[in-house]
Amino acid sequence: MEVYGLTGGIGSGKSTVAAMLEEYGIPVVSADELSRMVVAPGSPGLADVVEVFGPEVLDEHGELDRKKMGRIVFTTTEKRRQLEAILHPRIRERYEQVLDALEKAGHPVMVYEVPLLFEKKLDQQDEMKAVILVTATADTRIARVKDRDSLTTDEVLARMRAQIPEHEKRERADYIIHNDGDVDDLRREVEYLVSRFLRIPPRADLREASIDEVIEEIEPELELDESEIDTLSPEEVIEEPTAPLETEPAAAPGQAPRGWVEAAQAQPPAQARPPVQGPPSMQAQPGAPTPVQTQPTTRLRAKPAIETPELEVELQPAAARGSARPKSSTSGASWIPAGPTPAPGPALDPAPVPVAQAQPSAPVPPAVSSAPHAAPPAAPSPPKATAPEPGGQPGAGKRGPRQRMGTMPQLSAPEITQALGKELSERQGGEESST
Ligand SMILES: CC(C)(COP(=O)(O)OP(=O)(O)OC[C@H]1O[C@@H](n2cnc3c(N)ncnc32)[C@H](O)[C@@H]1O)[C@@H](O)C(=O)NCCC(=O)NCCS
Ligand SMILES: Nc1ncnc2c1ncn2[C@@H]1O[C@H](COP(=O)(O)OP(=O)(O)OP(=O)(O)O)[C@@H](O)[C@H]1O
Repeated sequence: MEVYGLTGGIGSGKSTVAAMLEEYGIPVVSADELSRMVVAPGSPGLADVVEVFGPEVLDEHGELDRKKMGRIVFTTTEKRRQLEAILHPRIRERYEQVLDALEKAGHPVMVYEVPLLFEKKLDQQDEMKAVILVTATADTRIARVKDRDSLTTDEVLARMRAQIPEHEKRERADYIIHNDGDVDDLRREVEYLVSRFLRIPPRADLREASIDEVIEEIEPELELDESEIDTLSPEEVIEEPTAPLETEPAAAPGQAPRGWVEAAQAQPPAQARPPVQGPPSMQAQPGAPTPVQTQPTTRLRAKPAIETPELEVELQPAAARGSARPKSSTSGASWIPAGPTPAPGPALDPAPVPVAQAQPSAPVPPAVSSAPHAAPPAAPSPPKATAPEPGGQPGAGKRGPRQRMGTMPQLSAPEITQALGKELSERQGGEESST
């Protein structure tokens, strides 16, 4: 599986870009979201945090008081290191579980959104195909974060100081998205990234595992460590509400019918230096290696979807998770099909129909229009499936509760991890608390 890193300084717009990428059906896992999961109420991670920082970092509901914690760790480096030492291995473990599940579900590409990608040298661990940087001026980022999180300028600056400088990130990135304009500008940048830099194979080509297969595969990795769980007192264990998986109505009129998949197939990006810059110029820097040449768009037809059986696991509604900040209420991302999908090979029309040939000089390949709000090329997750954002900008701003596609319920990566953890707890006799 190809993993692309997505990073950027605080407030640069990583999550906004991530939400846009998801509209193209690209699974995105967010380290920030995983970091919330590992300190969920009742978790061993939270117990360790309390042991080191004291119960005063909990709020009246027994949840981590993130604002308070932020004030502590972003003013004292030593404290930040202590918190990271507790959380980072757990985030890593979760990430690997989700990555595995995505891989087993047949996804060939995923994006890992990590604010500290360069700080933690993830780019040097030979596990990322390329690193995408979202960048904006410090003034823009400060203004956005103050607006979003009601932090003071000093508090935002303290977080910035805990991160490596922008110019250094630019030197290390493979692809740079400039986000000083408006959301439409950003969307054009993302369209360019998707069509010219990332490789998105047709979804119908994938072999997607059923949820049972995924459970079977990752079950051993999710086995709970009872010794860790026993450190929690009953008062610390707070049951989170659960609700059945929500599904989406069938495709709206005018939408691509299910089974039709259209995607721009691009070459994998070269690990090129200097980094490829996206639009507004829509061109690489002079002297920079040309970005990926887009191949003819291929249209594949799949047989009608097999009826999806009911899921046995119950999921928390996305909106009920997380804590204070709206951004935290979403899963962070990846889409994992929960039910069977059309089988590959014979299920697909064996004769792909080339529909267009990208012109090298064309700013945006035909499968992706450069028009603002154009429908993304990949059928699985069209913009209509995304919760509308304030101002009618799908994918812009904070990531709202995830919408579900058609007859094929899809789970986000963290959702599947949580759901599987819960199911395993129940199978083990319900003695353990959930992770
Ligand atoms: C201190 C905490 C509780 C504050 O929570 P809060 O909800 O206010 O912020 P949130 O987690 O959404 O992070 C917002 C942004 O702050 C920045 N940030 C977060 N943690 C760090 C860190 N350790 N170093 C530098 N910047 C950080 C990132 O840009 C991040 O995108 C939280 O950030 C945390 O647990 N940090 C430690 C875990 C971590 O390193 N997370 C980063 C992803 S690996
Ligand atoms: N081009 C843009 N125009 C206007 N607002 C934007 C733009 N890009 C992002 N924003 C807003 O700026 C804020 C920060 O964006 P976002 O949350 O995507 O950044 P981030 O890099 O994920 O932040 P963090 O590092 O804190 O997690 C959000 O409220 C978002 O809606």
